[in-house]
Amino acid sequence: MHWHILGVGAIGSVWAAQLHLAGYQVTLLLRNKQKLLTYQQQGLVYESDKLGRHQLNIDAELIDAHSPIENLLVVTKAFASLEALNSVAERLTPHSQVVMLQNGMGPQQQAAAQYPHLSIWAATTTDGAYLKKPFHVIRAGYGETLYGPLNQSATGFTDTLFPQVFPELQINQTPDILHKLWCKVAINAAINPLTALYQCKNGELLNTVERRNTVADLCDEISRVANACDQPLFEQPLFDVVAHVAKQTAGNFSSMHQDILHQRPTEIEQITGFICDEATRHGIATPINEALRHEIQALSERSK
Ligand SMILES: NC(=O)C1=CN([C@@H]2O[C@H](COP(=O)(O)OP(=O)(O)OC[C@H]3O[C@@H](n4cnc5c(N)ncnc54)[C@H](OP(=O)(O)O)[C@@H]3O)[C@@H](O)[C@H]2O)C=CC1
Ligand SMILES: CC(C)(CO)C(=O)C(=O)O
Repeated sequence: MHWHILGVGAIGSVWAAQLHLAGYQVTLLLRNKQKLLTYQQQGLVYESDKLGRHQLNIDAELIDAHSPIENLLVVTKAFASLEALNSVAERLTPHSQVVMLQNGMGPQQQAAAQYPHLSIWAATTTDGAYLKKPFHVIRAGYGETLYGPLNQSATGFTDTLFPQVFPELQINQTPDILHKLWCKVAINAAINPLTALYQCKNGELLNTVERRNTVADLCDEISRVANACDQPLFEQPLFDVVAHVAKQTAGNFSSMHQDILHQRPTEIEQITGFICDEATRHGIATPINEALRHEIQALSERSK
């Protein structure tokens, strides 16, 4: 099985390394000659406390190479994923499998609708990784990745996408990936914008009564939207799940907090923006989400 990786950042590098180590043929898709040159000079360094340090020479090419793509993993930030997919669309064949792996919601569904003749899958992960520098990735967290079909073409695919065994990736197929994406976006909508705004670690999100009340009200809004969309979230209240995740990741700075800090674009539109747009569609008021959407947008603008 040959996988092309589009988005060779933190998570994309982990997947490239793990697929390569599991014996798959892997090709990295890089978007300009400078990046390709940098990669060719150093290769991919993958560090993990479980498997040690690997110096890997995985094939790489520019996105506008001409060979057909059999299996594509799109693992950019959510705001870039549809454009990234479009940039290689001509290389996909009617038999290609495309997996969209990112946080947030929207682009995955747009991809499934835009390419009904292709098998479009979505994936969500609780793994953690960061880049020490370009093409040098540190695996920081060991979670689970769930993937499942998003459109009819993928539903008809009966084999598993990942037949090999991975020592360090826990990958499972789910029949209802949409619901898993909803659950993840709900948690991210409750934690990410507030930690970015308070400039705090996840573990500090609930450490005052005022913050706890805000998170509780925010969770109420998100849950009401999910229910209106026929996606009731968890068996326990969203607030309890969020409190659990915040405790489990207490020492982390959320990805949105880090994006603001490092003056990078955030996924606010695909997380909180998605919740707000669904709320509008169902006539539900979400004043806290709306306020957070605008505050994070303003923070992003200010940090440019
Ligand atoms: N990192 C983590 O621990 C976790 C991340 N996630 C989610 O996974 C997704 C990916 O995150 P992460 O790996 O951290 O992100 P990164 O920013 O580290 O990587 C994204 C990569 O995508 C590349 N890219 C962007 N646009 C294009 C394009 N048009 N064509 C080709 N490549 C492109 C970027 O390349 P360039 O360098 O050229 O800009 C960059 O290397 C996000 O949705 C994130 O929220 C989920 C759980 C944990
Ligand atoms: C679960 C959480 C909040 C962990 O930091 C996350 O997914 C993120 O930071 O984007």
